[in-house]
Amino acid sequence: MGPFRYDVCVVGGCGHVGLPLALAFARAGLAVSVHDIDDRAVALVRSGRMPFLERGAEPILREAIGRDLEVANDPGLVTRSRHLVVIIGTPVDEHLNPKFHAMRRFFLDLRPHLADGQCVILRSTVAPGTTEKVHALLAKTGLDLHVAFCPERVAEGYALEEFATLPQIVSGCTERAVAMASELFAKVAPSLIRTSPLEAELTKIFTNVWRYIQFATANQFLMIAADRGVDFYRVFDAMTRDYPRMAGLPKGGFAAGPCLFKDTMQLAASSDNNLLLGHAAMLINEGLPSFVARRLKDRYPLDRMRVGILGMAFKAESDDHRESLSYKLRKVLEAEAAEVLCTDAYIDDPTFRPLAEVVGRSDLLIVGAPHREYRSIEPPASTPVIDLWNFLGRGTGLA
Ligand SMILES: NC(=O)c1ccc[n+]([C@@H]2O[C@H](COP(=O)([O-])OP(=O)(O)OC[C@H]3O[C@@H](n4cnc5c(N)ncnc54)[C@H](O)[C@@H]3O)[C@@H](O)[C@H]2O)c1
Ligand SMILES: CC(=O)N[C@H]1[C@@H](OP(=O)(O)OP(=O)(O)OC[C@H]2O[C@@H](n3ccc(=O)[nH]c3=O)[C@H](O)[C@@H]2O)O[C@H](CO)[C@@H](O)[C@@H]1O
Repeated sequence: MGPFRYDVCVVGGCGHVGLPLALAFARAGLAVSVHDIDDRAVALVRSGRMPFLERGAEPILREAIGRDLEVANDPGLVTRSRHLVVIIGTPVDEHLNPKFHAMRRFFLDLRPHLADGQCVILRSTVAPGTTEKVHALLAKTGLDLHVAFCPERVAEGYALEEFATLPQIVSGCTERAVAMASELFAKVAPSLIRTSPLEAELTKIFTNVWRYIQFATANQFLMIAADRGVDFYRVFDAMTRDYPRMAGLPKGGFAAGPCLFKDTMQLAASSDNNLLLGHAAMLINEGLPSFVARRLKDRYPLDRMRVGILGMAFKAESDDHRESLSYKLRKVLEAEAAEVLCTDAYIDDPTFRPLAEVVGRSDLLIVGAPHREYRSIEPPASTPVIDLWNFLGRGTGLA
C-alpha cells in the first residue's frame, strides 16, 4: 500500500452508483474511503443507512462502516488513497450539452488534494474525449498521476448483484494507468475488457443510446397504432410470438431516468449534433406524456375527471424519481383534468396518496411506473386503465 492509508477513495461515493461500488470494494476486503460533498447523505451513510434503495446494500454497509469503510465530506481522504474513483454526476446543461467545465472545475478544486503515484479513474458516463482532456489537465499539475476510464454499467438498484456478473471495461491513458485500474477492478469484477479510453467512452455511451433508441422505436409504433385505433400489444404479440427474429423488440413505456436521455444528448452534442436517431428518440420518448394526455382528452371529458397516476419513479421497483416522465405526465394532466392523484410504492412524498385511495377515487388510472405492487389492483370495471407497458396484460387502453 506504500504511502497510502486506503486502497481506494470513491469520490461522489454517497451517490446511486458510487456507494454500491464502495461497498463492493469493502466487501472484497479493500480499505475504502468515500468523499462526498452531500452532508446529509454522508450523515445517513455513516449511521449505517442507505440514502436510496439498493438491494442487499444495507447489511454490507452496517458491517463495513468505520471498519473497512471511512465516509466523510473530506477531500483529505483523497490524498490518503492510492486509487481515486470519480463518480460524480455528469449532467447536460440547459442547452443539452455535456458540462465539461464542471469536470474541469472539479479537478482544479481537487488539485491540492492529489498525490504522486495515484491512479485517477473516471467512472461517470462522459462525452467521448473527456478522459484524454482530464489526462492533459492533470499533466499540468506536475504530479505523477495515472488517468483511467472504467465505466459503470450496472442497473441502479441491482448493482451488488451485477458487479459479480458483468465484465468491467478498463482503459487508461498510460500502460501504468491500465495496470493500476486493472488491479483494482480485478477485485470486484469477474473479468476485464481492455480498450483505449475513447473506445471505452464510446462503448458506454453507445450502449445507453442504443437502449434509448430501442424504447423509442417501440413507443413510436405504439403511438402510430393508437392513432389508428389499434392496440399495440396485439400487434406486438403477432410480431414476436414464435418469431425469433423479433425477439429484440422491447415493449413501450416511459423511458427516461438519469442516464438514457442525458447520455443520448451528450453523444449528440459531442458529435456536432449529428445524431439524428438520438434526437428523434428524444422527441418520441419525451413526447409520450403529451401524446397520452392528448389521446385521453380526445376520448374522455378530462376536465370533469379525476385521474390517478400509479408509480412516479423513473422505472419499476425503484425509488428514484430523477427525470421521471410520470412527473411530466402529472404536469400536463394538471392543466387538463379536474384533479390528478399520484401514488408510488417506493417514494415518500407528502403530496402522494395511498394506493387504495388513488385506485378507489380515480375516474381513470394511468400506470406511470410498472411497480410489481400494482399487478393486483382491482379498479372498478368502469375505470379505464392506461398501461403503456401492457403490464396488466389488458393492452395500452389508448386504442
Ligand atoms: N444512476 C445510474 O444508474 C448510473 C449508472 C451508470 C453510470 N452512471 C453515471 O454515474 C454518474 C453519477 O450517477 P449517480 O446516479 O450516482 O448520481 P448521484 O447524484 O446519485 O451521485 C453523485 C454523487 O456525487 C456527489 N458529488 C457531486 N460533486 C461532488 C464533488 N465535487 N466532490 C465529491 N462528491 C461530489 C454528490 O453529492 C452525489 O452524492 C452519472 O452522471 C452517470 O453518468 C449512473
Ligand atoms: C438495463 C440497462 O442496460 N440499464 C442501463 C441504464 O439503467 P437505468 O437505471 O436507466 O434503467 P433502465 O435502462 O432499465 O431503464 C431506463 C428507462 O427505460 C424504461 N424501460 C426499461 C425497460 C423496458 O423494458 N422498458 C422501458 O421503457 C424504464 O422505465 C426507464 O424509464 O442506464 C444506466 C446508466 O448509464 C446503465 O448503467 C444501465 O446498464
